[in-house]
Amino acid sequence: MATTYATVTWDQLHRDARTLAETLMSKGPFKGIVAITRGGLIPAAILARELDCRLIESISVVTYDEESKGTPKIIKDPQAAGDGEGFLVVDDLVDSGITARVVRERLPKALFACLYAKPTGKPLTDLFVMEVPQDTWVLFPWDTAPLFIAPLAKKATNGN
Ligand SMILES: O=P(O)(O)OC[C@H]1O[C@H](OP(=O)(O)OP(=O)(O)O)[C@H](O)[C@@H]1O
Ligand SMILES: Nc1nc2[nH]cnc2c(=O)[nH]1
Ligand SMILES: [Mg+2]
Repeated sequence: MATTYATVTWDQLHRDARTLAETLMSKGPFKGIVAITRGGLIPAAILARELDCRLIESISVVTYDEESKGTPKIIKDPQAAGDGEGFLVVDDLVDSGITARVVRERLPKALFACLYAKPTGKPLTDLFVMEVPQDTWVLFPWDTAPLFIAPLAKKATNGN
């Protein structure tokens, strides 16, 4: 497990997705977008809006499962994307690169883009917005919720 956390807010995620969209403008137009569920769904929706792309497919890869002993498995095939030619594949991040490798094998002609990349996974993506250290766990907005924290003065009064 990672030792530090990087919290990404909705605003930051939206900004980063728009930055990615600007780069992608010169790489398209795309026949469609393949979102890697579930983390790629929201980035894919933002990119689809910016790039005016209405054909959205999805692929679902399960990378950890006790019965299959960790062998990655495609549990939903992106049938409409063929071999990926003319398609953009979108995920939220690449970490070990295992998910990206499986998706690339299935869609060898697609362009692969994600928002964040850790060093090990970086070679598996064609484009990313920001690099994150390998030992950092990215907390996406859908992973978190705002919490109450006591004021400093109150903590001091309590001797905490
Ligand atoms: O490079 P990797 O080591 O494969 O890790 C990256 C993948 O892990 C996360 O998905 P996860 O499988 O946790 O599922 P989710 O998208 O449904 O949350 C993330 O959304 C990427 O798809
Ligand atoms: N939320 C989240 N999921 C991951 N899956 C693989 N690496 C990560 C990460 O850093 N954050
Ligand atoms: Mg995922």
